[in-house]
Amino acid sequence: MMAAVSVFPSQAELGAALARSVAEAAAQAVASSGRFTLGLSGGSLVALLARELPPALRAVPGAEPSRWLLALCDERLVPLEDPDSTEGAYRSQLLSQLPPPGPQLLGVSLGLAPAEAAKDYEERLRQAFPGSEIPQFDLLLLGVGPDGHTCSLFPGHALLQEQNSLISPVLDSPKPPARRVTMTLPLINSSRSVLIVATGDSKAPVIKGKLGILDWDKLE
Ligand SMILES: O=C1O[C@H](COP(=O)(O)O)[C@@H](O)[C@H](O)[C@H]1O
Repeated sequence: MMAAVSVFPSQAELGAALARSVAEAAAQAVASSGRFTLGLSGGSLVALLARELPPALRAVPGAEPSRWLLALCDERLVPLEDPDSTEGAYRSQLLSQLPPPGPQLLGVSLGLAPAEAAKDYEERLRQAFPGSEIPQFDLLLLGVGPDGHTCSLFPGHALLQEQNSLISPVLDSPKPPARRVTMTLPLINSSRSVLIVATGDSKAPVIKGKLGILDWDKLE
């Protein structure tokens, strides 16, 4: 697997480059397979995409959001109207800006206990990728918390060892809300590509530590 790191002088520049990469990946996937499958994280990524993606979609021919299948890399088990709901945030901030019919969004069923919600979400994800043993997303957009968590996989948590489930319940997220569901590493690692997005000073130490970067300023 190839990995590359890009550092941007500002959040605006990072956002524009990220949106352009997503739109180009979409155009390529739609041209080759007729659809684009994209996994979305929540948190600060929502506002970034809501600001930058609509103009990028207008600039890239063939990106066709109506051919997108969106899924959530993790979700907090709160009502859609709650400010912590990732699906609610994407619906109100991003999807509301896209012309109908817009992308299909596979969200987590609310009103179920976490274990049932995870099982149900995994089943619906598998159905959306018929014929694949493990769903293979074209692209996952992963955020990172200052503690190094991504999706709802927290450093040192037993879920990092999960080998069987593609989606797992979380009952003890150290970052509220505690009850969530999350993609696990087997699903994340099956994706065709992953973009890990981190902005802000609070995340610099964990990113530098994980990448083993000694001279941050020389990073291209
Ligand atoms: O709780 C979560 O946190 C991470 C990071 O969020 P950010 O606001 O620091 O960008 C996010 O990627 C994840 O989806 C979310 O549930």
